[in-house]
Amino acid sequence: MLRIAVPNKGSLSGPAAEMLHEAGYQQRRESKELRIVDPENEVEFFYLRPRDIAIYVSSGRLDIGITGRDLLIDSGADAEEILPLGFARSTFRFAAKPGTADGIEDLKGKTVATSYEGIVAGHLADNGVDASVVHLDGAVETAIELGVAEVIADVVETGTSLRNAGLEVFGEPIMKSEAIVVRRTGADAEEPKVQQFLRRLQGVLVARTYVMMDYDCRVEQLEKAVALTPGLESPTVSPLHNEGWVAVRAMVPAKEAQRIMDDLYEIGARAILTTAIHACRL
Ligand SMILES: Nc1ncnc2c1ncn2[C@@H]1O[C@H](COP(=O)(O)OP(=O)(O)OP(=O)(O)O)[C@@H](O)[C@H]1O
Ligand SMILES: O=P(O)(O)OC[C@H]1O[C@H](OP(=O)(O)OP(=O)(O)O)[C@H](O)[C@@H]1O
Ligand SMILES: [Mg+2]
Repeated sequence: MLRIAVPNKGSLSGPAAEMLHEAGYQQRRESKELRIVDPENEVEFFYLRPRDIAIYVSSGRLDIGITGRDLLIDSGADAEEILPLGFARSTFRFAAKPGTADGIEDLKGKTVATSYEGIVAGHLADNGVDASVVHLDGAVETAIELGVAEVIADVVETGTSLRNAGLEVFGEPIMKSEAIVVRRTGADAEEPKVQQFLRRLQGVLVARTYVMMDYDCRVEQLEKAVALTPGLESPTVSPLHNEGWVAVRAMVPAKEAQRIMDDLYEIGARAILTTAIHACRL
């Protein structure tokens, strides 16, 4: 039975459970449940703090886990990213009152408050900057107002929390994060159960980002049309009963579907339809 760690709380937990549900796995009914078994899929899910997930996985007690890239790096655990999941995207940045600092070199001798001490200490060391790091559990934006630090390093998504605290980001982004699947570093990449789990999640990602497009076009226009809709491998082209016409079917990125439909119409394609993909194995 595959043993999988899933975030029990916070920004990652809702979208992770939703993705697993879309991939056909049973999920807990109640937020207090700590583990559930999905016998049909031969999987056991453990609901753990997102911060702890890479540590459990690196110990080898759990096969894989869903966590944030920033949390994996911060933990320093012996685990590696095997699949990015496209949700809980954020940037990790330095911020301070305007005029405090322009770049990392200005942090020398200053105090930085953060919940991600591992990332910050590593980044300062990589850049040869000698600054103190204070660990706080959360709400780090307030640390400056209350005099605990001159600078913070935190997750920024919309920037609302920083604006509300009168702070501004400075310097280069420290890292970009999103939800990821992790496994123990060097674990067997070909393990069939792990591969099947990853294929299911990849199927959800594809179903979320692509739509199926069907249209009819004249044979003379086929090459132009196919250039607009190359599909993932190659489009399906079938003859129509009306001579000189073909039907084409290809997957296209959902975000570009409307523009592609306009372009296809321009070159004479008709009966252009898009339909949602509910699940997929590439
Ligand atoms: N707006 C956001 N705030 C916090 N974390 C975010 C946000 N958007 C994405 N994330 C990501 O979620 C993960 C943090 O999850 P975690 O559950 O530890 O903190 P949280 O969502 O802030 O919850 P809490 O602070 O309530 O425990 C990180 O990978 C982080 O990059
Ligand atoms: O750029 P924004 O969209 O404002 O999002 C970023 C904020 O969200 C998180 O805080 P959270 O609400 O999780 O509280 P916490 O600081 O106590 O973790 C994070 O620590 C930032 O403060
Ligand atoms: Mg938080």
